[in-house]
Amino acid sequence: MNERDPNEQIGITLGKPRAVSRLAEKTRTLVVVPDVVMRRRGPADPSDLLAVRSMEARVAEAVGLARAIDLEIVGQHPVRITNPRPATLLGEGKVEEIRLAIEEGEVTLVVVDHALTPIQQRNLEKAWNAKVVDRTGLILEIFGARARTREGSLQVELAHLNYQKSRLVRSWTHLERQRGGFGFLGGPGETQIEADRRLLQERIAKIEGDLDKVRQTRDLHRRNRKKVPHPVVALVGYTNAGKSTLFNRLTEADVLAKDLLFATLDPTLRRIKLPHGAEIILSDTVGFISNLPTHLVAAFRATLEEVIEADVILHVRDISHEDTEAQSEDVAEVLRLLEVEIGETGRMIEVWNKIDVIDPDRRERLLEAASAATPPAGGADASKVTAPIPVSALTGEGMDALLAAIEERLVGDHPVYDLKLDPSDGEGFAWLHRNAEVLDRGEAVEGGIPMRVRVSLRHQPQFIARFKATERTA
Ligand SMILES: Nc1nc2c(ncn2[C@@H]2O[C@H](COP(=O)(O)OP(=O)(O)OP(=O)(O)O)[C@@H](O)[C@H]2O)c(=O)[nH]1
Repeated sequence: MNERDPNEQIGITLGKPRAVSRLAEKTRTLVVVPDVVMRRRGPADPSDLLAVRSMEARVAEAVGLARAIDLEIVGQHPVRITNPRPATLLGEGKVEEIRLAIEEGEVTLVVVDHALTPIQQRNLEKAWNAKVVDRTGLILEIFGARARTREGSLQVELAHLNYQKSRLVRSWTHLERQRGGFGFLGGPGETQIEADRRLLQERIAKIEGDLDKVRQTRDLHRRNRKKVPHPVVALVGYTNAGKSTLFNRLTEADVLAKDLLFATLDPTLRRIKLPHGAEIILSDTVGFISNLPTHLVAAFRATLEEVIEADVILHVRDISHEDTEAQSEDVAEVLRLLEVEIGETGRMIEVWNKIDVIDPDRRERLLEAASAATPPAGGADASKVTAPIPVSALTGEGMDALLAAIEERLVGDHPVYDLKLDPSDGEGFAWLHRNAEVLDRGEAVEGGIPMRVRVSLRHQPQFIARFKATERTA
C-alpha cells in the first residue's frame, strides 16, 4: 500500500471543504467485531447495550452499518477479547490472523466495531497496511453521508472535528515524537500537532459561526411556522428502519407535499393533509444507532428539537429485522437523552414497517398482536394507547390506517360541528380561522355559508355561545 499523508492516518482531512471525509464507495472492507469480555457487566446494565446483543446480531449490525455507506464487505471477524492490549486492542495472534485475511482479500479498509484509542488505530493501520476506522468514526461517516440539510452537514462536520481534536490531544506525545517539530504549517518552532490543532480550532470556529447563521434562519422560519400552528408529527427510528421511505410515501400522495413551503429551507419538513382535512407538518429526523456517541447526540440536539416539541412522535421500526427489539431499545435510549420517554403513550405511535418482507405466518401473528392492542374506539383508553400500526412504506400498505391513527391521536377527542355562517359576519370567519379548524366550506346557500369545523375542547364553550351549530355525530 502507498505511503499515506500522515494527516489522513489520524483521520484528518484539513483544508478540504468538508471535514467529513467520505469513505469511497465499494471500498473492499473487513469488519472486525471485538467482544471485550471484561466489559460485560451482565445484561442488566442498559448503558452497555452492545453487550446485551448476541454476537451474531452485533456482527450483522456492524456489517449493516458499513453497507449503509456502500462499502463492499469482503469478510467479517468476530473476535473475543479477554485481555485488551493498550497498543492494539487485539492480541498478537489475532492481529496476524486478520493481517493474512486482509492480504488475501485485498482489503483497504478495516472497520473495528469498538472504540479505538488513536494509538491503537495507528498501530493497527501499520500492522495491517490498511486504513482503520472505529465505531465512532464509522457512525460519523454514515451521518456525514446522510445529512440532508446544511445544518445537518455542519453538525456532523463539527462533531467530526471535535472527535479529531480530542484524538490529537490524547496522542500528542506519540505523534509529536513521530513527526518531530518541522513546523512547516505554522510559525517557527510550531510542531505538526500544534499546527493541526490550530487549523482544527479555526475550522471549528468557522463552522460554529456558520451553524449560528443557519440556526437563526431556522428559528425565524420556525417562528413563522408557529403563526399557523399546524401540529408537528416527527418520525424517529433506528437507522435503516425506513423513515425516509415512509416520509416520502406519506407526502407523495398529497398535493400539499408538492408545496415547497418548507422544503426550500428544510427538505425534512413537509406539510400534509390528514383524511378529514387537518393539516400537519411531518418532520423526518436523523436515524438512530446503538451506542450513539454522546457528543453526536449533543450536536444533533438542535435538529432533534422537532422531536422534543412534536405533538405526535412516530417510532418507525423495521419489524422484519431480527434485532428489532434491541433496535427499539436503542431508540428509546437516545430519546431518553433528549428527555423524551418512549413509554409516553400520549404522543407516541409505533409504526411496524416492512411487513411486506415477513413470512405469512409471522405476519398473521403480528397483525393479530397489533389489533389485540387496539383500544376501543372512543373508549376511555383511546387517549392513552395507540396500537402499533403495521405498514409497508415500500408498497404503501397500511398508510390509511396510519394517517387515521395520527388524526385520532391529534384531534380524536375534538368535536366536529356543522354550521351556516352569515357571509357578512367577517368577525365570525376570523374567529373560526383563528380558533378552530375549518374542515370544509361550501357555496353560500339560504341561511349562510355551510361550514364544517373542528373545535378544541378549550374553545368549545366560546364556540357554542357564539355560533348556532350542531355537533356531528357520525
Ligand atoms: N421491504 C421493505 N423495504 C423497505 C420498506 N421501507 C423502507 N425499506 C427499505 O429500507 C432501506 C432503508 O430505508 P430508509 O427509508 O432509507 O431508512 P431510514 O430509516 O430513513 O434510514 P436512515 O436515513 O439511516 O435513518 C431502503 O433500502 C428502503 O428501500 C418497507 O416497507 N419494506
